[in-house]
Amino acid sequence: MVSSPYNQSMTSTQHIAVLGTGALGTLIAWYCRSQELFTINRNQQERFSLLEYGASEPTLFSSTSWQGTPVDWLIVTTKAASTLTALKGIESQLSAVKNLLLLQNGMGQQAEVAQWLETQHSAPQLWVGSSTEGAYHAEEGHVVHAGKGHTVIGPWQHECVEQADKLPPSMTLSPDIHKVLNEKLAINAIINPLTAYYQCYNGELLSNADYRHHFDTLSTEVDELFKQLNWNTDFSIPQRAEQVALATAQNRSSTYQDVLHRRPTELPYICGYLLKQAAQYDLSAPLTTELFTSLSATEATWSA
Ligand SMILES: NC(=O)C1=CN([C@@H]2O[C@H](COP(=O)(O)OP(=O)(O)OC[C@H]3O[C@@H](n4cnc5c(N)ncnc54)[C@H](OP(=O)(O)O)[C@@H]3O)[C@@H](O)[C@H]2O)C=CC1
Ligand SMILES: CC(C)(CO)C(=O)C(=O)O
Repeated sequence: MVSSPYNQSMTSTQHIAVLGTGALGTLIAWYCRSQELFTINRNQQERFSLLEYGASEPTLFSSTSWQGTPVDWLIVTTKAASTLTALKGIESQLSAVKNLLLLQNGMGQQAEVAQWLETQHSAPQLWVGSSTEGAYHAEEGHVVHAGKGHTVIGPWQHECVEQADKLPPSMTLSPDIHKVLNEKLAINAIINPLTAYYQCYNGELLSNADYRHHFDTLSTEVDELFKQLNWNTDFSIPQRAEQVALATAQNRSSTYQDVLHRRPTELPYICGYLLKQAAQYDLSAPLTTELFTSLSATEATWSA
């Protein structure tokens, strides 16, 4: 039974800290700006600038660098691979956190954090979430809220409760967050490696005949893997992947953007995670393996 976030009055101000104020973190901080807002970042940034969805001028807002005062929510918006390192950086202050929310793409980091929290004396309640919001850093320095989406969250381990009045602003409670994360993983496991491999926009996966062939093969492979793993989705994976590629046709996927900027991708937490799950049950996913191996080799040359 989840207790803490629902016991407060609806009018009370929440104390919220955001760890990792990149594109998504800045957007989440902006949503939380009317609460008691704290941020944690490596350069002590306390002033932020966000171009609201549809606006022509960026909005400025500020936060206070978190020093360990009690917070209702600590929201982690680093990339998946940085999660544990970032949390270990504030380990001595974790006892001041009531609810810890991991809001990232990818899978695997949540279980790593859950395991690590077991070693802590006073661990917060772990929450996980998934967002369809779109935000990016503009060259001018501000963050652009480029696509309006939804952010759903749920407790990692405990049963969900109906009443959800004290979640952070802009977030809603999912009755089955694990399913939501799996569903997001399925789509990311198709669009992200292929767009990074072909260095193409999402929509080109459908419009280019060669890419389309691989798109169909990978969609079928991921769909079959999910069925073999008994991971249910509320939709047909190939159909939804096509819908998402169409709806985001003009976008570069986050993985393709990482490749363009030679930043570590989140593929270990997408394809890598899927392959680890498959290996546990002796299942194969040849195209996923091929793409992951090839893209990991490319990544390795950047740091060489
Ligand atoms: N951007 C979007 O529209 C969406 C993103 N997501 C997911 O959200 C997550 C974040 O993405 P995004 O915001 O785009 O990524 P960014 O790279 O813009 O932001 C990540 C931030 O984490 C910070 N960080 C990394 N390590 C640490 C650390 N040890 N301590 C403190 N801060 C740290 C980085 O700081 P520094 O600059 O110092 O390295 C950076 O500001 C990803 O999992 C992404 O897939 C999900 C939906 C939408
Ligand atoms: C859904 C998709 C593929 C949209 O680009 C995405 O989540 C990403 O780029 O990481």
